Amino acid sequence: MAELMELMAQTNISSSENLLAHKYHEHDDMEIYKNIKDKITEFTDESSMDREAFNEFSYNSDDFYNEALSSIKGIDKHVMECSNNKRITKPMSPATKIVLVKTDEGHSTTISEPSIMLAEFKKKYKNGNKSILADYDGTLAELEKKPDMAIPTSRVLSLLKKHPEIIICTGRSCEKVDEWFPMEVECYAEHGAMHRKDGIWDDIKAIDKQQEDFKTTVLDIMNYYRKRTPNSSVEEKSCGAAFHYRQCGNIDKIIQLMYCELSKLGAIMGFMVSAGKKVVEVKLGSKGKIVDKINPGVVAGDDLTDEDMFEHSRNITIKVGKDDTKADYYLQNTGEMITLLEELMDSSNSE
Ligand SMILES: O=P(O)(O)OC[C@H]1O[C@H](O[C@H]2O[C@H](CO)[C@@H](O)[C@H](O)[C@H]2O)[C@H](O)[C@@H](O)[C@@H]1O
Repeated sequence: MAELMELMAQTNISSSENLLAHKYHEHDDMEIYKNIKDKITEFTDESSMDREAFNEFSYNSDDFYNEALSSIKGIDKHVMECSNNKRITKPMSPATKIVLVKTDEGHSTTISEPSIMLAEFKKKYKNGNKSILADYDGTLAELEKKPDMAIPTSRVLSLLKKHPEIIICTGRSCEKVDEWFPMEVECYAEHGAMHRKDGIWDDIKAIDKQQEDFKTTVLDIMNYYRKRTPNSSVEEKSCGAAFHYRQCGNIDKIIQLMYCELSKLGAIMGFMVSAGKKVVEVKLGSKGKIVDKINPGVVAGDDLTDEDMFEHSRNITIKVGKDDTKADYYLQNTGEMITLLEELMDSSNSE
């Protein structure tokens, strides 16, 4: 790291203008870039991508993906290593379905998969810790084409306002949380890097100069890809950023490239990279750590970052969606999740 900093210091680039970011500007100094690239390769012990070859191809070219990939040795291996870095202790397996509606027989006999009836589930909740840590996108709100479209419904807002035991734990920015959720709702934002209680934010991961530098670099890289990928977008947060590609068709290879590039930088600069639903995110927070800290009675989520919460939970875990998960239970969609929360709140209030 010291060597890399020294190399950066040898240039005329000011400290706020990171060298790696500079590479993405028009007037690149290829020699400097090569030195930096070699350093990154050395740090990550893995062959780096050939950016010059990469640049020769247009995103509109049919050959682009294959050619660009063939110029990058070991990319698949690296992507696998990136995913293997995740701590895996609980296995990913099918979860038990929570049955919200009565079947004809009044119980689960017509359901072929493992299931638990609502009444039984409510008892389980009543006997434990009442706090609920809920993810937002994909859990309390349907996924939408564009991030700004997923505005909370009045049903969700009224649930949250009435029941302070429900705490939001989202990847959204503090700004978006302030815009969408009333001040009385307790929220963890930016994947647990920021916390708002009684309308006041406390910065769990204090933002310092180095983090500002990493954000500039990350935004440069994401914008590099955005400019070349029609319909993609970049979402800036206080201490992170997200590259969205929901409306881009199949660009998995491009995403792999960007993921690898960001991961290498993350290893040096100290940020995390995660892949979610049609999004690549750079973050400082960890939802798992929030679960360790507050030990909620129920954790609810739908995405990969939520698997981190399920992994850390000692209590009830529920996933929206039927894919293999570390959660114990699952519900089919966000509508079912909201209904379950309403039912749980009603029954605990009627005690
Ligand atoms: O932790 P979450 O509350 O689940 O937030 C995760 C990310 O969600 C948002 O992106 C996702 O939802 C969008 C709106 O439905 C959708 O267009 C996008 O494809 C999804 O990835 C949000 O924009 C990110 O900032 C959150 O980190």
